[in-house]
Amino acid sequence: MEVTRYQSHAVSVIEINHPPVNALSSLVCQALFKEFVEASKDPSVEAIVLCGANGKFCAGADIREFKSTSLMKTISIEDINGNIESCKKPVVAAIEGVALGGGLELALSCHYRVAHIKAIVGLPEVLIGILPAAGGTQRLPRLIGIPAALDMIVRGRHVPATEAFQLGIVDQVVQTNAIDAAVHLAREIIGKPLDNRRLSTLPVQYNINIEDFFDNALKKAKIQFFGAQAPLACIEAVKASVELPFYQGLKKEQELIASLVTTGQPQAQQYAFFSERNAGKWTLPSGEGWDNVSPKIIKTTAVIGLGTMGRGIVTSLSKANISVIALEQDEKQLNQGKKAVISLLEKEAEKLNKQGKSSSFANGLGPVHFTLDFGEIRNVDLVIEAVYENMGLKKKIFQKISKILKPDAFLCTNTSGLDIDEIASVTNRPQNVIGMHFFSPANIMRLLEVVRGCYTSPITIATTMSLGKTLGKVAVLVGNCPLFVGNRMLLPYVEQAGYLLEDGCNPEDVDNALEHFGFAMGPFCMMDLAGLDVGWRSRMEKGLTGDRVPTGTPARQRQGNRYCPIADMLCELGRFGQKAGMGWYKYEKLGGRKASPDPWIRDFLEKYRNTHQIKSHVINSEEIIQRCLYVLINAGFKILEDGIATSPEDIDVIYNNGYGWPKYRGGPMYYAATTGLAKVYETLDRNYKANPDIPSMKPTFLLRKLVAVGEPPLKEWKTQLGNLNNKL
Ligand SMILES: C/C=C(\C)C(=O)SCCNC(=O)CCNC(=O)[C@H](O)C(C)(C)COP(=O)(O)OP(=O)(O)OC[C@H]1O[C@@H](n2cnc3c(N)ncnc32)[C@H](O)[C@@H]1OP(=O)(O)O
Repeated sequence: MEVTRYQSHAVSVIEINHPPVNALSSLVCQALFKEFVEASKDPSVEAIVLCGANGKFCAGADIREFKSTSLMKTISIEDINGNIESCKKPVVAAIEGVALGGGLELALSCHYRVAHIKAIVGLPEVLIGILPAAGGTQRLPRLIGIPAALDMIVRGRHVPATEAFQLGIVDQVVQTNAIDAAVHLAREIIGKPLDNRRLSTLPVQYNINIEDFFDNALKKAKIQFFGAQAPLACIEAVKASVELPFYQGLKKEQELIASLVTTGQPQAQQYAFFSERNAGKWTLPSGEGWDNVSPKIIKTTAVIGLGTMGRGIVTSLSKANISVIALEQDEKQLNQGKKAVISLLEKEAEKLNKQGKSSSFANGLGPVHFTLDFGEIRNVDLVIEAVYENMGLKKKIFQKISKILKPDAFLCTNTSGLDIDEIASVTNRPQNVIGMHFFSPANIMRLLEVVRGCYTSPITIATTMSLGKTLGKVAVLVGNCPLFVGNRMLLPYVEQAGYLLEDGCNPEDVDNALEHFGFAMGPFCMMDLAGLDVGWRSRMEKGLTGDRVPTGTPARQRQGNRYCPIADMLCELGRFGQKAGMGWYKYEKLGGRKASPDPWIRDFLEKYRNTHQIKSHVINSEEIIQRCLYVLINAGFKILEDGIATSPEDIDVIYNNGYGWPKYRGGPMYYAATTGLAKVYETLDRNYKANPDIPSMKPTFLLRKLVAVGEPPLKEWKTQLGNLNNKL
């Protein structure tokens, strides 16, 4: 039964029961409508309470039912809402757990709202590419005013119960059972007038210049959510709440949502939503997986190395209230690390404070302990090594700690691309060794690549995947290969960016094109931020630059393939990026963040092209995007072929959450599917034939096969590989 109804004296309690989150599917909507009508007609019923089963009110419309062209379900939610609001008997919403999207819209149509202290409310539709189109954009501004409503709707913010009370969204917050409290309130208000409780009948109150206010909001949103259409539609819809009578406002909601659907963005964002949820459902070829391997509970941890990554990881563990011992090799680095962690935790506490939440680390370090003594980590459940990328150093540490730690402790490395098996091989428990590749800043970035080596046991995978979730990360299981998934795909992308400079672009041309596409940052800005020396060191280790390059090697060639040495040349001049005040751009000061195009670079590139007799040509944005993205996508197909990622969806989750890919484009593999695989294949093939010295342009076997079999949907791509390979 999707909806059940029982009576407590004169109060009828209607409960939505549709696990896991009581989403409003068409069946739920039908049942809810029917039960509500019956209760409102039943003469023995004098008030009604609406609630959700299993401690959750309702997470909104059932997204699984959204079809690309139709959003009929949302209309029926507003039908229910209209019925509830106009009911002559008082209706109280009892909000436990979540009241999100259509769930909050349902609650807004009730005459009163009672929330449990741990409940959250919100209208997060914008995050899945749409707008609250079940009356939310019209009722919320009438309840809490325009600025607060717009902020919630445009950002899709989850609002905790205490803040919801301050804003006036809920009438009561209770520490005990919200349903009991709602029934109690319902009894008290029987027979009292309800006119001013029907939000659709209230005027939107404001004392601001509405035109200016919405113009500014639009301007800001166009910058902040560059390229995304839903935030703009949300603003238009809220504006309609001021300009139009309620029912016309509802019509506007429907028009706006219908026009959003034609952009393709909602489909991409909803694909991203479900891909994220599926990433947690890892399964090994053996059949062992998320649903049959129990993780070990991790209570105590240690982090080795307090550089940028280590500090972020310590902060992340501490935020999740997991005890952590932070270890460094000398007093100076320990103190610097400690200072940095304190500052990060203070910022986190401040953020939580603003959300009305308290933290265990508000007045200090919470569960963190700093030490130089390896002996102190003896009893921890799990260690994360976060020293710099050097195989020798990592092996030394793993050898040492595997002797110290208790036998069942897990050993994780935060390497961004080194061989997990080689690291595991020096320990006395390779089955407990795994990669936990965090992204910088580790306390903020949501992505975690969990890297399985050939020895890693299912229980180690289950434990680290579960720890990732506890830390609030989107954990994706990947296989072990140089650079894993995200960075491996990034390599040909960055390489292409270098070739584009040789062929006639300036850094800002490439960055602008890719930022216009929707990336948070173009490749040259990204390199300046990360530090050009990081890649330089790695290329030196690989013998691509520096003393180990054999004499007589042409400047623009390595092992017969094209090579762009410009980044190395900048490093030799100390142009390491932001920290040096100059890199691909110039900055206002050392460590400055404001990048401006540097005439020196233009001049340098011109001389470089002359020296190497390169004929430059005008390169437009489309060519930049295709050249950079198609090699990245091609690498994604190779990763699927090699069995390093389980699915194209996992690759997209990685790019959406760790590499600034615009979510409204779904991810690189989704983008390839929507662009048309034949187009991607043909462009790569043509470019590769013209540049046989760029192997990353050679279309992969899987891409070619998918085109040959008529471009099946993304979900079926892996089946084309059969059992070719699987490193997971
Ligand atoms: C017009 C449009 C209207 C009127 C709408 O209402 S659109 C929907 C608006 N609501 C949302 O966007 C909420 C989306 N859900 C979430 O933010 C979260 O899932 C949650 C906060 C509700 C719960 O988070 P968490 O506890 O971390 O759990 P999961 O995210 O893993 O979700 C558990 C499973 O529930 C499925 N789910 C969640 N919300 C919906 C939904 N609205 N419709 C359908 N299914 C939903 C989610 O996919 C997970 O499913 P499984 O992976 O377990 O199969």
